[in-house]
Amino acid sequence: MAQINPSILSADFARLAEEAKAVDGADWLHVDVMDNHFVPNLTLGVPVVEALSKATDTPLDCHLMIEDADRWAPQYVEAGAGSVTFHVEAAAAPVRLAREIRAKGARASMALRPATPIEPYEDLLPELDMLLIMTVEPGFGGQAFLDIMLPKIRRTRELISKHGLELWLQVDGGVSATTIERCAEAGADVFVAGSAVYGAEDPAEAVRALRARAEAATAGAPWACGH
Ligand SMILES: O=C(CO)[C@H](O)[C@H](O)COP(=O)(O)O
Ligand SMILES: [Fe+2]
Repeated sequence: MAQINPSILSADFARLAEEAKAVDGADWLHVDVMDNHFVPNLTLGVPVVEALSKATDTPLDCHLMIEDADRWAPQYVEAGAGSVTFHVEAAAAPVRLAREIRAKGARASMALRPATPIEPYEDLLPELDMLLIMTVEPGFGGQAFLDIMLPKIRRTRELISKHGLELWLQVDGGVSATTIERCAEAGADVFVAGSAVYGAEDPAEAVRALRARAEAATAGAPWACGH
């Protein structure tokens, strides 16, 4: 089943608890953590994640766009995140970090910037619960979807199938009603959407519509009936 994770980067930061409730029915709430070093933007950190996890029943999918991921990622598990994604470009010891995240009780996920290939990380895939392929350069919401990432999504899905893994494949950046089908056909099964959800008049309805499109695009695909 396709999962839709609204990104609160496009929500009103002064009303985060209400904005979380506005997407009731979403699978996860995607929380973009930016440190103004790994990306040229600054958003929120551990205390806000902790407050948000108490304010909503929707599990938090924390996307850490921060340097020194090895040091900080475990703190997001302690703050209540159900899934923690670190960037491989920012982790000194990704295997150790993934194991630590899992040991602390969250799903471990690793992200790749658009210019980072998947192939060097094939052997790491069993250590992960999710792989995130960025479909924009990380740092900002509302950017145009990078079509050139579709072959990487396809190749990653092939690797997941080849190894018989349960790994979820997430895409993030520019996912909308006009791009979600291409992502789904290429093999993604978890979709982050910021502006396409929070920019809609009815965010909960936008989540349902995106999910229906993704499911229609992958009906019958062997990997699409998992979760
Ligand atoms: O990680 C991100 C940016 O770095 C965001 O999750 C992403 O951009 C979501 O926003 P939109 O759907 O509007 O592109
Ligand atoms: Fe994100």
